[in-house]
Amino acid sequence: MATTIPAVQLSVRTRPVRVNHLLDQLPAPDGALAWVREGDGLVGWGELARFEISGPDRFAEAERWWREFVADLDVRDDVGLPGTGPVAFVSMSFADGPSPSVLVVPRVVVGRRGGTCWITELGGALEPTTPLPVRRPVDVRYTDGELSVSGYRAAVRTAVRRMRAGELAKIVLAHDLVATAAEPIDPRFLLSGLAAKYPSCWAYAVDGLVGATPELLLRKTGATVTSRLLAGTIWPGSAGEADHELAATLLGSAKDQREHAYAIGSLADALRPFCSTLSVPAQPGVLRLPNVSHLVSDVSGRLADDFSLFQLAEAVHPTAAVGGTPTNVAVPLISELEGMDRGRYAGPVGWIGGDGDGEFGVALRCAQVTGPVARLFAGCGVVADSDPDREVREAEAKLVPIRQALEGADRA
Ligand SMILES: C=C(O[C@@H]1C=C(C(=O)O)C=C[C@H]1O)C(=O)O
Repeated sequence: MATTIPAVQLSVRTRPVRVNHLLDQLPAPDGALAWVREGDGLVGWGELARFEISGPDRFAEAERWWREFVADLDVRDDVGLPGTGPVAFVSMSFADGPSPSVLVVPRVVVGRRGGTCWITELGGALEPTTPLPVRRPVDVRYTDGELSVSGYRAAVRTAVRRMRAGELAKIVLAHDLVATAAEPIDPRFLLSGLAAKYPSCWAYAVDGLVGATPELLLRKTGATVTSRLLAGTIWPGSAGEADHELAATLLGSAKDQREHAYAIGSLADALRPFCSTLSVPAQPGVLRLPNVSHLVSDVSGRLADDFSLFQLAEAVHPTAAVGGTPTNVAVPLISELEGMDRGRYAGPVGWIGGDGDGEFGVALRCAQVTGPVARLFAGCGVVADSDPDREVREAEAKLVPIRQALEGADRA
């Protein structure tokens, strides 16, 4: 466990400001923090405090650290909206293993919600600095990650065999791909590209994990909890359909409906004990993105008590959208068959406020950026009748957004 908390009582001041584009506020590539969708959300920079934790108790430990941190702040909030006041950006590891989860409390947060914009300064105002220009990655080259495409195909094949033998019903397997540029990669370039092309996704950056996810694990606003779950995927050209036929083909696919049913079942079962009411759609809809379309269910509930976002996240993570069914069989099998560390890919990512409300997405369609190297991830739900070649192509389709963001495709 690593933690830094300043000893004196910290001031936190939120006041209204005028800003145009949130992502344009980030002054430097290093330490860029973001959670932005359709122009709304939060960006942050200047690290004030950080907490790193790993292992099975990471959610409870993170919760305890954050509660202690906010207990002793001197807060003046002149705006009073979700995301004003103190905020930590959060990125949790997928697995219970040694990979760290991280909470970062920035010195400055700029937010927007509807027509209202604000700035929160923590620990006093930062000295203004000249913003560094956003740099496009130069000369990006790809190499295999820890699990190559052929290794991935073999892992899917093994999983299918084990499902046919009755060991489990669904597993989500992923692989990685390494992109290396000639110079350090600027996360702001990836964020602006992703946000422009995928406005309905949550574009995020926390401690070098950068992506745009279409999937919301949990949003807690007071006693209301909501979630957007995705499972079941089709992509243009996948089965020779015309574009307008994709949605109907996906809705009519028994395999995708089964994948979705496992995932929604796992989410609803995990949330129900915390809720006085829980509304789950009887049938999924279709979420259309430029690269893929997904079966989607928007779930909402009313919390029965004052449960925290970390407590809820611990209960629902990993849903069978990124883990499998049953979870206790699928999760160990993921690490056995992938043979790689997912790090924070497919873990909860987002923000939490001083009152414990906040939003966690599922960290998908992302890259872990370290200097000039980015490790990209994509995965697919596998069931007993999955075709390994098709899952390889599906993962390829899911890598398109982050690859294009790195390459600056479609950009001047
Ligand atoms: C695992 C990923 O995506 C998940 C798997 C999906 C599927 O198998 O159909 C769909 C959306 C996500 O829940 C990924 O993008 O890496």
